[in-house]
Amino acid sequence: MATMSSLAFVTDHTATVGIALINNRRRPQIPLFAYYRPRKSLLDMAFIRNNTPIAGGRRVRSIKATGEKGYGGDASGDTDEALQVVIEKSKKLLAKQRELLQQIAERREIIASINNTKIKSEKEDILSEDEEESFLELDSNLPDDIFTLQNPSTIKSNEIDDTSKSEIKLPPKTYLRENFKNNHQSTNSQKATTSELPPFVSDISPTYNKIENTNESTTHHIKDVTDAPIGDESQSPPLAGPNVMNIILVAAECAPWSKTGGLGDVAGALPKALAKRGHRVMVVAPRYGNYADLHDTGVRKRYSVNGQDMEVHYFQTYIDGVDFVFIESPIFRNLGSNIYSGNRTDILRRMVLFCKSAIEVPWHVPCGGLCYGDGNLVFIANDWHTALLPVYLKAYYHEHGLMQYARSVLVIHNIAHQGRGPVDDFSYTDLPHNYLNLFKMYDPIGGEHFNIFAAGLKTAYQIITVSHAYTWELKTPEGGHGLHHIINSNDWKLTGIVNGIDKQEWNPESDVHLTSDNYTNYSIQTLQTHKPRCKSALQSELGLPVRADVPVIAFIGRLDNQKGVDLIGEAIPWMVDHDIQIVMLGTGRPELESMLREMETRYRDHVRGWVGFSVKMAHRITAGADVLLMPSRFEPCGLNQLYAMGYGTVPVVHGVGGLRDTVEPFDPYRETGVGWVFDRAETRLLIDAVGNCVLTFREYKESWYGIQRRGMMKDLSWGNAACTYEEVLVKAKYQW
Ligand SMILES: Nc1ncnc2c1ncn2[C@@H]1O[C@H](COP(=O)(O)OP(=O)(O)O[C@H]2O[C@H](CO)[C@@H](O)[C@H](O)[C@H]2O)[C@@H](O)[C@H]1O
Repeated sequence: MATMSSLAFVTDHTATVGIALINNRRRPQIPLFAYYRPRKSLLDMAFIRNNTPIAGGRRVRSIKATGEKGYGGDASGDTDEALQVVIEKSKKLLAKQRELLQQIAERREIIASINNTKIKSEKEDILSEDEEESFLELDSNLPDDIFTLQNPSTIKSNEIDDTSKSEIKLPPKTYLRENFKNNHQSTNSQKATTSELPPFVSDISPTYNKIENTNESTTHHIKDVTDAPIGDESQSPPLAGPNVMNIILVAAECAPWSKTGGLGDVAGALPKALAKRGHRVMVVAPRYGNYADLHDTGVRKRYSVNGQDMEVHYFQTYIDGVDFVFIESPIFRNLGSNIYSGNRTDILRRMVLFCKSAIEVPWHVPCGGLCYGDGNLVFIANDWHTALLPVYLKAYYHEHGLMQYARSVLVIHNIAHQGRGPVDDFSYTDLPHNYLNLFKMYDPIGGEHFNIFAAGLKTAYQIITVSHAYTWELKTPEGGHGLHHIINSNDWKLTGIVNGIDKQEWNPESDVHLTSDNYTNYSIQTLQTHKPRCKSALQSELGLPVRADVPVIAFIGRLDNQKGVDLIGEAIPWMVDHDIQIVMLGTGRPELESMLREMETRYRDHVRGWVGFSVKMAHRITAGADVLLMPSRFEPCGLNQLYAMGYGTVPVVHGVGGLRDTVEPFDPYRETGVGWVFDRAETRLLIDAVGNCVLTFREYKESWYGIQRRGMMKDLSWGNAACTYEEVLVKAKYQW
């Protein structure tokens, strides 16, 4: 009976199985954990007790052979196997426990190291010992499951609105703990300086660290937060482990709300991958239109831009574990897809207002009922549009004792656009005059000028670029577009991370744009039957002859010198002669738009040039085409080749930047590779590559399917990239 009951216990509580087994044989009365010895595995213990050789499954039989009464003396072979399974499980659990203990120890070390930083001397800026204790107490007193308490703002705030003590669901413990700590630090940080607050900082209003009116949507959002992976201790620990932080990605565009190119895609997708790792993540973007399902946080702030007082409103929503905060102002309104329209100073004023109002979001805008605070915070700024953010963080805040723990990282998606202007433009930034030198640049063509990207690169704690090859290219005079000196001298803080793709949005199995008009979803299993259906649907939608034998080559992208569209224009007559269909979708420079129209008119049976921006058509072309052509002169990363590979569409690319990193050339001898790569952005080389590609498509079907399948099997998701982003953010966090 003793054996039976122990086995039943073991089945239900596998973590203690080893101890149960031993107890059963020797000391059934002793508490289970009395025999637990850290660092000795369960099987080691069995070995010690029985002095039998350890040899996997045979060990169990050896123990039985000793004739000891116990768990397996009279058991069948099945029982042995079941025991093995249970033993394996218990080993895993013990390992997990060890890992958790280590994480706890690391967290304690982090707390200790924070307390020992230079801020320690400014005691009021950090948690006092008593407060630290109460913070830990709070943690240990929190119930394990999702639970109800008073509004979280009551935990530590003197600014509580008594009317807000409604019963609401609280986020999990870690979530509260981080916020408690962050907000607390920030409050003190402000306390220290509020009396002499610099005029450029918006008023530290009561919205900070306080739930606004706890209206319905806020309460609802808190409920959502409890579902998020962030610090959900009832599930497995966060992938980021002790590195969990508050991350705010700030970008001028964010898909699906606003997008003119790859930046929008990255701003919409990377944050979700970071949130999956356990971070608390927010995206801040301008509100260009009337986006559905946003809730007005009620927070309003005023910022001065070049002497003009401007009010902004903050809107918010929470999707896939990410807080999206949109900043509304009349100067952003109704820009729609034309978000970079207007003259140089119009855009500059917009970006100044955007950066100023984005930087204070963690103070003022409650998400899930709580502001992020500036304690454990890293901003990710993107391209020149938000390159002012690192500068403002330093000049307006750090240098005035504010946001001491907040860090900034700047991502270069495309260095060709830098926010250049005459030196007088500096006055728009409202920065102290001693900051002018950060912005001043000289080049042989433009002479002395003002350059926002330059200042951001110098000021950010870390810099990220979107591929490894681009990291190298940026250091050359051609690739750096005049900023190569700055890149070279800041090499120590530069990291290349290849973008991923949003598999929710770009997945042929679930793509919502492939569910009508004879398109169909497909997977690697149905590639050969269903992708051809997408091809014929595309040909028929565009009015091209529906022919399976003719290769369809596509181009999607901004019509810009960068993308090498002119090279395609030069190659089109050759492609038409070789019975190839060409489909191009893009918008941009007027002369290139005209080229698209002209080619279509001239080659009605072979060419379609769609001038415009259509997400639906981009998806359909990616699914229906056989080949995607990207003859970019430079390409920091490139997303379309990644989407193409995921859809079994074969990329033919110029080997630069991210195209070089991501498209391994096809090797017909070893049957490896995922596409064709040519060495220089020249029409002749483009034609060679397309020629070889089309020959394989027509004559070597098995090789062709191999190329498609290898592309589809590549891990293109954001998971790995998010992990590397995290490493860079951690570096920034511990940088002074
Ligand atoms: N007319 C149209 N209609 C519909 N969709 C269209 C379109 N034109 C472009 N797109 C879409 O916009 C995105 C463009 O992605 P790219 O990576 O080519 O971007 P871009 O050069 O703008 O970005 C910069 O940033 C990204 C992100 O880091 C880098 O990958 C890239 O190398 C760098 O130049 C794709 O999603 C594409 O489908």
